[in-house]
Amino acid sequence: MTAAGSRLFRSQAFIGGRWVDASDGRAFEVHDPADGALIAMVADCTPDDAEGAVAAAHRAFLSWRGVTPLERGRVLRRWFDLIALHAEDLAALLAREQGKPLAEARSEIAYGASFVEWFAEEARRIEGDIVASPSKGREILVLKEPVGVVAAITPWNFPNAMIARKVAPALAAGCAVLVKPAAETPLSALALGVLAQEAGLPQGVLNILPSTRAQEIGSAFTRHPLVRKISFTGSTAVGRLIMRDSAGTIKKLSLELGGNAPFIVFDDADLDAAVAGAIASKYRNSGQTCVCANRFYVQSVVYDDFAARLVKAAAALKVGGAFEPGVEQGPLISLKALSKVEALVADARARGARVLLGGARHSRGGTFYEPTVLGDVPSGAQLLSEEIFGPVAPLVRFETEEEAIALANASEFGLASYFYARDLGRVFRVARAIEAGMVAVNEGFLSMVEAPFGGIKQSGIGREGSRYGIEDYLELKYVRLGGLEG
Ligand SMILES: NC(=O)c1ccc[n+]([C@@H]2O[C@H](COP(=O)([O-])OP(=O)(O)OC[C@H]3O[C@@H](n4cnc5c(N)ncnc54)[C@H](O)[C@@H]3O)[C@@H](O)[C@H]2O)c1
Ligand SMILES: O=C[C@H](O)CS(=O)(=O)O
Repeated sequence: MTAAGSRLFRSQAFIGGRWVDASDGRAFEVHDPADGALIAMVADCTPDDAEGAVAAAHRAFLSWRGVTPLERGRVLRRWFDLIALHAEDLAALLAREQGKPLAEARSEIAYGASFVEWFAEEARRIEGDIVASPSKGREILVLKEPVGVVAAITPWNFPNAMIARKVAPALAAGCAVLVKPAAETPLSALALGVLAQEAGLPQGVLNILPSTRAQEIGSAFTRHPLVRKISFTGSTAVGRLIMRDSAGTIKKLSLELGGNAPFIVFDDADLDAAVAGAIASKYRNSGQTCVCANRFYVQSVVYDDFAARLVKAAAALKVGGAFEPGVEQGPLISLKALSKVEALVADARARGARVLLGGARHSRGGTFYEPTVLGDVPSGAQLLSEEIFGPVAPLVRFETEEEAIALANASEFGLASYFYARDLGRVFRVARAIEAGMVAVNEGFLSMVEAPFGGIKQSGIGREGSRYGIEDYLELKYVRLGGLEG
């Protein structure tokens, strides 16, 4: 099925409950990364469109915040049911525009839907407090109220889930939302808009503005006084710009940024489990996730065994297009992304790293890259301090637990981290010592709606999902009640 063949396919922006062209009539191309085929022309929204969308969202917010949490939850539940009903269609659109294997696209749709389901339930559990007053005849109330108009800016690597992870709690809290998806992958966002409209979301509560003019649209959001919060997911470099530009109007910020996850294999690890976890955390989405293992630290005594097993498992990964049966690794998103991976591998090799597997463009051509394992990567190699965002596993030996922790923490990032060990004392020591927002122990996958997702240091601010995730879309209001004396 072509993208345009889907009932959920839209090429226009979704603003104020209407499907519209960009105000200057321009449109941009969307391509299938597997073969570069043109799959859509999509409205290229302008700053004027953003201004109009903010006005529509603010009008909608003033009534949406008055809808009871019970009813807001029911609208979200209907949205979830429609997403579930159209999961295959959504997965096909996603795989077509982002390139990930269809099986991974299906998993992403389920993951994104889980946030809509979860916050449909959480809407009814937004509770304030009545605090014990220090004086008679007076009460202290703490109310939780929606932040207001939220601008969500999202990346291309999870074009469904990163939107659902923001929009669901925002709507549950009573906010209205503007979404600017990545220009590489707008179709998934627009398809969610189709289903939100069918679920009965009032006009203007959700607005979706595809655009190649990211900086201009971002500025329109960060500078607008009616936009009270920016929820950004993307690179740390752009997150810094968003943070800087939001200062003028003191916006609330949620920043889900870059990662550089350590993956530590101790001498008491279950090596089969460690290899399975390494494959899961390194090669998912061809290494293009923020929580991918980015550097592998392996205790010397098990290094050769682990390296050999990882090479064997990575060599077995089937590389191909999203819709080919059994494919486990797709293309990178662009030639620019491919060139970055090539440069990082070349730098490591120039410094003395050994290629144990892959290390070159895949014979498929295009933006496909071979599943790669590099051995004995020397300190100072760029890919140990930068996010690789490709299917490359750099291995480094270590001797002691203290050394492994120091290596893991020697990064300005602190998003995800992984380690394999079976000694209980070690598990608690290392889990507490690692500087990260998320620590997976004897697991290669940690993303689920029940848990608070997010990072520390330069990996971001705030958490998404879990019972904590809705707090970022709420403000506290303290009400002091006097004159209540009998
Ligand atoms: N922490 C997380 O939850 C998480 C999740 C997914 C991706 N990421 C990170 O995102 C990055 C990959 O995604 P990407 O390449 O789309 O990131 P990116 O920062 O280039 O783009 C992210 C979004 O910001 C927009 N953007 C780009 N420049 C902008 C500007 N000057 N002003 C306003 N908006 C701008 C883009 O159009 C896109 O919609 C990686 O660093 C990855 O780690 C983090
Ligand atoms: O790329 C970042 C995503 O948050 C990864 S996950 O879908 O949450 O695992």
